[in-house]
Amino acid sequence: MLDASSTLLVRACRREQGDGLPVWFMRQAGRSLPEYKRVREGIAMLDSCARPDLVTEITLQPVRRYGVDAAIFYSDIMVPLKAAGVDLDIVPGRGPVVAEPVRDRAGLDRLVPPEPGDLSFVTEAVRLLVAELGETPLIGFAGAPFTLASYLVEGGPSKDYARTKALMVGDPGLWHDLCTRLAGLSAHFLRTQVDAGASAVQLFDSWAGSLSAADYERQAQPHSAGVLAGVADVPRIHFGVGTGELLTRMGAAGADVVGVDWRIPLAEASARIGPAYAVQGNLDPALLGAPWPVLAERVREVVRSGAQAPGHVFNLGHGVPPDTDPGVLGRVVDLVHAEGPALRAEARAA
Ligand SMILES: Cc1c2[nH]c(c1CCC(=O)O)Cc1[nH]c(c(CCC(=O)O)c1C)Cc1[nH]c(c(CCC(=O)O)c1C)Cc1[nH]c(c(C)c1CCC(=O)O)C2
Repeated sequence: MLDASSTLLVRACRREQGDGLPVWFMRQAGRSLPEYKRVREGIAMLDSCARPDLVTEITLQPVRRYGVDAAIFYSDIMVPLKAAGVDLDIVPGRGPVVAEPVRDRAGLDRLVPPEPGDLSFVTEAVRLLVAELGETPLIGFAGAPFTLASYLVEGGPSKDYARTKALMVGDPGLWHDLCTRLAGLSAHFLRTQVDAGASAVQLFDSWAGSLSAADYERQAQPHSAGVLAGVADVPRIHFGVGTGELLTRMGAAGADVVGVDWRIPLAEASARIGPAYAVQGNLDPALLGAPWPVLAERVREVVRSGAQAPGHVFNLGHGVPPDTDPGVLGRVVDLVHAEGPALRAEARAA
């Protein structure tokens, strides 16, 4: 059985890593890998998530290929909503699409509360995975209530979240009840993964950066805090895109590690949130197509900046783009492993 506390990932999350630097990538499993496309051929995304054999294989693919320091469970933030009875599909190239958007009390009542056993396929997949992973820790994850609500209310991906925000400010009672229900589903999803052997968790509030700090604090943070409180026994990473003005509040929601996108240097992010938190990030994914010497220098910059924080998990600032050359990600991992410790030591001494 893996002693998670001794892994580089968990030590970095706990701000006890020294000069070692763990690296993994959000969306490391998926369409950038030919072996993923082969396994997924003819199988719908959400169907693949319900098959423990496929989940295990797909989660392991990037670990085998890149030698990353963590696996992330292959699933989706929408999986617990499907288990709660929401009619939804994940449309390739588009994202989650909900057949009947939730915009009133009747819509909320269609969401069935979680029940023991309704995520048994998750338990089975995590158990299989942890056995196969050996020394590599597994990160479990869930979507935060605001981000989940945005898909339910809009009915799909959105640019401005106008309907979501209108409901949030126009019917705070319904918003509160909806987010409470979603928090329960996400907490159950996370708890299921941790109970089956996940060593850490990441809460994705991908679209929280669309909110003002005041609205985030009133209408989103308390619900995310409820989710994170349910898994306080493992390190908790809390991530969103465009959250520069929210980083302190995302930490205070109950995170150990605050995920940072590419818009703010990690040293600056760490200065904002203070010494009680590690940071994760934050290479701009769009730079993965740049010539290698230029990209390598950007990787080194991220490592040096992260060394100013009390803990650093190397990652991208958001997910791996589907057209990424896997060979490039492999070179990034090798560079972080080969040069990371010396770069960190140098940066910390300066
Ligand atoms: C917002 C969000 C979703 N899902 C997720 C988020 C939060 C992360 C983020 O901010 O990007 C989380 C997620 N989705 C997936 C994972 C698996 C683990 C990993 O990161 O490797 C994780 C952690 C698999 C997936 N989730 C999805 C895929 C692609 C499915 C396919 O192969 O067609 C994968 C591998 C589909 C999905 N699911 C969702 C979107 C926006 C999409 C992309 C749609 C598209 O562009 O085709 C909702």
